[in-house]
Amino acid sequence: MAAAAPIFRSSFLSSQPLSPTPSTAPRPTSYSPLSMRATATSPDPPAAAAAKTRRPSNENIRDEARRHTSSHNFSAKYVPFNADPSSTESYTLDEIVYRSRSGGLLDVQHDMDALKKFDGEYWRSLFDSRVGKTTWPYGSGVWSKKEWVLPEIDGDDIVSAFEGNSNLFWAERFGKQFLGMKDLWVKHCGISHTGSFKDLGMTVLVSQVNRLRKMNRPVVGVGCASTGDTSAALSAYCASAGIPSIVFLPANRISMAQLVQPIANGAFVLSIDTDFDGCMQLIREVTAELPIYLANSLNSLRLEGQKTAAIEILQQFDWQVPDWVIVPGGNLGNIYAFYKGFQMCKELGLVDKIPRLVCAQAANANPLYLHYKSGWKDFKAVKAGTTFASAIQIGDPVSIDRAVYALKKSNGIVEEATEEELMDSMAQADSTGMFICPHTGVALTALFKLRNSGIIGPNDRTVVVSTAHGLKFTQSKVDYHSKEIKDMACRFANPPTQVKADFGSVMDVLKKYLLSKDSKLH
Ligand SMILES: Cc1ncc(COP(=O)(O)O)c(C=O)c1O
Ligand SMILES: N[C@@H](CCOP(=O)(O)O)C(=O)O
Repeated sequence: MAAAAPIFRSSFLSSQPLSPTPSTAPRPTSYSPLSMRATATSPDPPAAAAAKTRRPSNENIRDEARRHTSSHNFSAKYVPFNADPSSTESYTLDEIVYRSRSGGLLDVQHDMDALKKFDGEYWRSLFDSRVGKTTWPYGSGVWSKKEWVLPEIDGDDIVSAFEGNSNLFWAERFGKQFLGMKDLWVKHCGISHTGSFKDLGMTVLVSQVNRLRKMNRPVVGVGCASTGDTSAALSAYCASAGIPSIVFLPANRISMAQLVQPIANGAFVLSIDTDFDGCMQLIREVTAELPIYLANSLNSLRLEGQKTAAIEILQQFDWQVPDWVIVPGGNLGNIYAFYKGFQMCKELGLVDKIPRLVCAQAANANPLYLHYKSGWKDFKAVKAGTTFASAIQIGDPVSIDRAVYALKKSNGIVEEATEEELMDSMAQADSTGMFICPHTGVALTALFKLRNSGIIGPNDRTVVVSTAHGLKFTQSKVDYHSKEIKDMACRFANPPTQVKADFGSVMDVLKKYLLSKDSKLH
């Protein structure tokens, strides 16, 4: 049992790093989740007065946070991913290491015993108390879970745009009209600082780089290979901290909106005549030779930030667990990040189960799907073909082992979407008021398929993760609505009507339109 009352003395204190009372301490008799919330929002009179006092005008929010830091015993380190329990191999997070001694992936392992000294109610209440504030750094959806992300980093080193806390949208009309579902939700991770979920991981990675540079570690710049979103996030966070960023982009394979982001943010942009997998191979070779820190999700730090989207979903449902979460997959870090976030919440007692995960791939770039269909037999990379879901045009995903692990542990499923299916799904979603990216169209296609086969039931609470903002992919929507895509019917296209500039012509087309919409006018 945790003693939570001291944390809620004032609204400011409720957001502070913990010097927590261990769970063996007696709990006040009046303790209950509701009374805790009441305490947090309606502090006693002196505390309420303190909460209203504005920080001195010569102080910024970092200075203010510095005055309030306190110590705790939480820590994290790198270990080989899915290592044998007898393994003793580990690295501090201040080491520059991306692979285990055997060449395998790494994972950030938290001191779960230290975190378990506090019960689920304690963590739920702490995280809830931080939402919607501007307290540094907890105003970020990522850093509001700092103890579970990078517990040891100093608030001064954090580079944040107050990312996260994205909308969990009730897709009422889409669910009802197209799927017969009433509990369908879209987690809009793309409505974010640089327009994709990558911000969640990049704030963590760039903050750690900031710390390493202050420690005089050999990091001259930060680099990534990208299909457009990682590079946008990397360049924005680096620009914010004044750190050089270098991005390797596959020439002519990313959208104009994505390309202009690192250019505008001052990154060193290399447009390379290869695909993403080729760029990934090159950046791995280059970061092994030069003092450039690797920012792709091969670097397990990124996933610590991305996992907070899963925690946020639970939080937004008031800690009730959805039945399904559907995530589009490319390099396959994110599906594992979701699993890890859900699993930590279960292990630390915030919830009692995890949702079933679905990973959705474009049929033109589907190595995970093929692996799943083969019964997880030998994995084979593929040559990824062109897809409108260009950010997941990846044939040799670096996190394949992480994804397989996450799917096996969550009784997960892998689905795929053809180009026509993903574009139709995107158009249908947009027709109900969303404006999603093609990757989210891939995830929605998976949902259509699993609903049609009855695997997902009409009353199942289902979350589709939307990974990027639709505004980054307007050309695909223009092509679709102009019906300019070869061999695609574009069934839900809504092209503009050309009309002469005279009253009669405008009236004619409007009457025809209104009649088609309302049978009472016939
Ligand atoms: C918009 C978008 N959606 C989905 C993904 C897939 O994420 P992951 O590579 O973690 O599987 C990516 C990047 O790969 C992306 O940029
Ligand atoms: N979609 C990604 C591909 C690289 O993924 P990462 O998570 O390993 O950085 C991108 O936008 O570049």
